[in-house]
Amino acid sequence: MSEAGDSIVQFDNVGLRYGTDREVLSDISFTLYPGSFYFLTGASGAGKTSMLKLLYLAQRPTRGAISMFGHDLITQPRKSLPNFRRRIGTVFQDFRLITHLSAFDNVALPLRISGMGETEIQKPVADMLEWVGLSHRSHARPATLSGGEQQRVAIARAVIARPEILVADEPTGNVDPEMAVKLLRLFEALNRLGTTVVVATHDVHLLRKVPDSLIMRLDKGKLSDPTGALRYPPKRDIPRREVQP
Ligand SMILES: Nc1ncnc2c1ncn2[C@@H]1O[C@H](COP(=O)(O)OP(=O)(O)OP(=O)(O)O)[C@@H](O)[C@H]1O
Repeated sequence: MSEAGDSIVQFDNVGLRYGTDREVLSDISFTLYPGSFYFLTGASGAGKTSMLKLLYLAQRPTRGAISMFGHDLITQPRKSLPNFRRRIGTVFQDFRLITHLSAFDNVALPLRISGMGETEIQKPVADMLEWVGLSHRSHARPATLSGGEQQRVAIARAVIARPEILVADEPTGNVDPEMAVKLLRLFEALNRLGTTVVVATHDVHLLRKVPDSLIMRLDKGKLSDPTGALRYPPKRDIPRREVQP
């Protein structure tokens, strides 16, 4: 996909409909550049979650083309999608923690899946739990955690393996403003290490907290680009991640 150039994700005239209903996303075209920080905003029902589902490959578009990591996704065989998904960290609105695993084991999961040994896992997971203020809840199962605590475990799990893309749906919806800023700082720290971050939120106050961020706005399934920044690669120096084969 030479037209994707330096992009990490490219949508060309993408449309999405569920079943036979009207399109919930129409004529969506944009390019995400590696190492940038994007907010996806829009009113409830505008299509933010649907757009994120396309980005984390839970949904295929009903029309248009998507390329990711330089590959055309439409022509990829279904069996190759897990390899793409492993490169994407996801924070879901409903957390989706594994109920029979402790907070520690939920956060450790991506590292275990990647084949890291048990001794190597201990410190990064403990550090991450400390960062999100949950060291004391390390052994707790999700059902015994508050909504905000579950959200922090979900975020820790999404970022622990330093994904190339982080996709987060209302990641600060269940925490107080102080913790919301702290979690944003975690995303920014990951972003500075080279991860492309996409955060969907309807909280306009959040946008101002990340000065370098680019804003995409959805309105009834149509994308607008209020700052114009999406049309051009960002100017700041973006750290390069190693590209996986
Ligand atoms: N699985 C589905 N089947 C049918 N329609 C759906 C499905 N998921 C979402 N929709 C519809 O698609 C539209 C966009 O929904 P979506 O959840 O993407 O919006 P959103 O901007 O994330 O909203 P919110 O901020 O409330 O989460 C809505 O009209 C919704 O009813």
